[in-house]
Amino acid sequence: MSTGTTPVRLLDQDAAAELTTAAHTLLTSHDGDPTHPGLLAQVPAVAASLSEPIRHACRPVDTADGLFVLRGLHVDDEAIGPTPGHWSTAGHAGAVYDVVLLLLSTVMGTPIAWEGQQDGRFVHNIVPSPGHEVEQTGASSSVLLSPHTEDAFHPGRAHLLVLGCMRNPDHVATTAAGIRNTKLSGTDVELLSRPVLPILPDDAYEEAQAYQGDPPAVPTLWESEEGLTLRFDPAYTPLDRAPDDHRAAYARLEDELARVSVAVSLRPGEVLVVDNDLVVHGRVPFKARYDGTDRWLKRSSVRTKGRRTRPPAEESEHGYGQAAVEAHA
Ligand SMILES: O=C(O)CCC(=O)C(=O)O
Ligand SMILES: [Fe+2]
Repeated sequence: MSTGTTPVRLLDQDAAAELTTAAHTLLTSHDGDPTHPGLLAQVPAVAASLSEPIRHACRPVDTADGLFVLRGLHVDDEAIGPTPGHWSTAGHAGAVYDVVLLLLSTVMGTPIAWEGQQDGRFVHNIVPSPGHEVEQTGASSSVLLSPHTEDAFHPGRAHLLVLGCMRNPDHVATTAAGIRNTKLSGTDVELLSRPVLPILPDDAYEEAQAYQGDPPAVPTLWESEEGLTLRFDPAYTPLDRAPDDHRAAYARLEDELARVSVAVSLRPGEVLVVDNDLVVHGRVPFKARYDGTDRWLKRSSVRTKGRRTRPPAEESEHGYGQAAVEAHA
């Protein structure tokens, strides 16, 4: 894994102040509640009024890496209070950054939420939680969170994943590997483009895991009009059901993704944006502190219009009974 250069887009002081002021104003008129329906209803208009430098910084990813970091927001470490011990106790903690993320996400596209995840919130809190250390979810810590497409099990998954850093005192890295940086043989691409294996719902979706329908087999790679894309989550893919040649190709893909993987150690105020069709992300293992000073990210998922990066066959998938809710439907 390299810690090479990640494309950085700077928000200057004026842009940062504009965003936080807009977020404060929205919160003040909605009981300080970042999930207030009235606040959500006003987000599109406020996002549409943001200045050109902010809109420019939110333009689509424009390098083969498939990601960028927005830098320039300031996080007041005192004001955000202690890191919550679990997403369900986060309440309004760090609410201003929920709204900043909502605004940025709305400039980029449409934020989505899942009824079955984190109470249907549009901005999730990613914090290490006692008892979840070894899971393959954002709440884990002591294990490597293996590279994955976000919500890979679902045809309605996000096009963009947005991770905003509240604190990260031990410089724990998010990992990111872009499919267009890999080198794979034509035979491997062809093999992995066949729908052979399903991707099952991850441990963040209890309800979906109980779904009774047959899991659909889906392709891992897809040569879209815009270039090669992937849908990949080995931790929830029953690889032992695949023929040997398929398993071997999948292993070579895993090796290539590991080879091109970069480590992005987010600093407070930085926002990592990854294209979920081009890049798989994960996180290195770390030791949780559980003393209120733990690593804390805010996360939003975004759909963008007019993408042709998904196989048309996805449209008939059942999605394990889960539906994404669009913020501004
Ligand atoms: O903790 C991280 O850096 C990434 C966690 C993750 O996979 C996610 O939030 O989707
Ligand atoms: Fe993830």
